Amino acid sequence: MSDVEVWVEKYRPRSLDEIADQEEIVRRLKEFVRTKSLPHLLFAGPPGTGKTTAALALAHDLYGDHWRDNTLELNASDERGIDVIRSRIKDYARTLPIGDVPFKLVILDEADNMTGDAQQALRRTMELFSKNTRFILIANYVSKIIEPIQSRCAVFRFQPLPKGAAIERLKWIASQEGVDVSEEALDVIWEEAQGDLRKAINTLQAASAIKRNVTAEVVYEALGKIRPREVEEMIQSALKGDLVGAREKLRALLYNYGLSGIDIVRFIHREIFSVRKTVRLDTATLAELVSLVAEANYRIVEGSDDEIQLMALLSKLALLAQRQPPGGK
Ligand SMILES: Nc1ncnc2c1ncn2[C@@H]1O[C@H](COP(=O)(O)OP(=O)(O)OP(=O)(O)O)[C@@H](O)[C@H]1O
Repeated sequence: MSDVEVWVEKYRPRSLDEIADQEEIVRRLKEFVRTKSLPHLLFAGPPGTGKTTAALALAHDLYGDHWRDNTLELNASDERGIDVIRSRIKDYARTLPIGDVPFKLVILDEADNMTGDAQQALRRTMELFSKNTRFILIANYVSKIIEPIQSRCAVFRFQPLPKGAAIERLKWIASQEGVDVSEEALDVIWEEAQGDLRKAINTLQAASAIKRNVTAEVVYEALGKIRPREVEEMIQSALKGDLVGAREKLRALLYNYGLSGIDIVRFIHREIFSVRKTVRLDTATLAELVSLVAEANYRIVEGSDDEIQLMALLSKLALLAQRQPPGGK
C-alpha cells in the first residue's frame, strides 16, 4: 500500500474555498481569516464530515506557506495522558508565531476521549497559553466536553454532507482518477457510508482497485459484503415457490461465501421493495414482510441459527407471493 496514495488525503481540501457544502461554517471561518483573530474553537459532529479538514484548511488560509510551523496537531487518544499534551503545548507555545498572525494553533483531535480530569487540566492549559495560542478542539459529541471548556469556545456543529454534495464530490474524485462509476454504485457507496465521507471515499478507492469500471457489484465486493445477484436469485426462487432451490442458494451464501445472516437479512430488507417490480405485492403483504424481516433480524442478533431463521423467512416469502392475485409480471 506504501506507493498507493490514499485518496482521502490526496483529495482533502487544502483551503476553505475547496470545502464542499458546509457553507455557514466556511463563511464564519473565513471571517476569522479576514480579521486574523480567533476565539478557541470546538468542532463537533459525526466522523468524516470535514472537522479535521476544516481545521487544517483554516490553518492553511491563516498562515499561508507557514501554516505547518504555526500549527501543532495532537490526538487526545494517542498522546498518553494530559501531562504529555501539556508539555508538548508548552514547548510549542514558547516560540513566537511566524508571520503576521499573533497566535499559533493547537488542533486537538478526539478531545471527547479525554477524561473529565484531563479536560479540567486542558482547560487550565488553554488559559495559561491563550495569549499566543488558539485551540481547535475536535469531538464527535459536544456533550462529552466539560461545560467550562464549551463556554470558552465558539462551537461549530458539523452535519453529514447532503447526499447530492457527497455524490458530486465522489464523481469528481472518480473523474480525476479516470475511474468509471455507475449511479447505482454511488448510491450503494453512499448508503453504506451513512454520511461519513471518509468511508465513502475509501470505499470508492477500494472498489476501483478491483475494477476501473465500478458497478454496484464491485462496491459490494470491495466491502466484502454481499453478492447481490446471488441474493436476488435466492429471493426469486422463493417467490416462485421453489424452496429447495432457495435453500441451496442460501446455503451457498452462508457456507461457501461466508456471508453473515445479518448481511443477508439486511439485503433482503432492501430487496423486498424492488421485488415489487417482478411480483405484485399489495401494501398489506409488503408490511407483513417487513415485519417478518425485522423479526428474523432480531432473532439472529439474539443468537438464533442463521440458516433456520433465513429459511423460515424465505418460506414465508413464498407463501405470501402465492397469496397474491395473479397479474404480476
Ligand atoms: N466538506 C468536505 N468537502 C470535501 N471533502 C471532504 C469534506 N468533508 C470531508 N471530506 C473528505 O473526507 C475526508 C475525511 O474528513 P475529515 O478527516 O475532515 O473528517 P472528520 O470530520 O475530522 O472525521 P473524524 O471525526 O473521523 O476525524 C477528508 O480527507 C476529505 O477527503
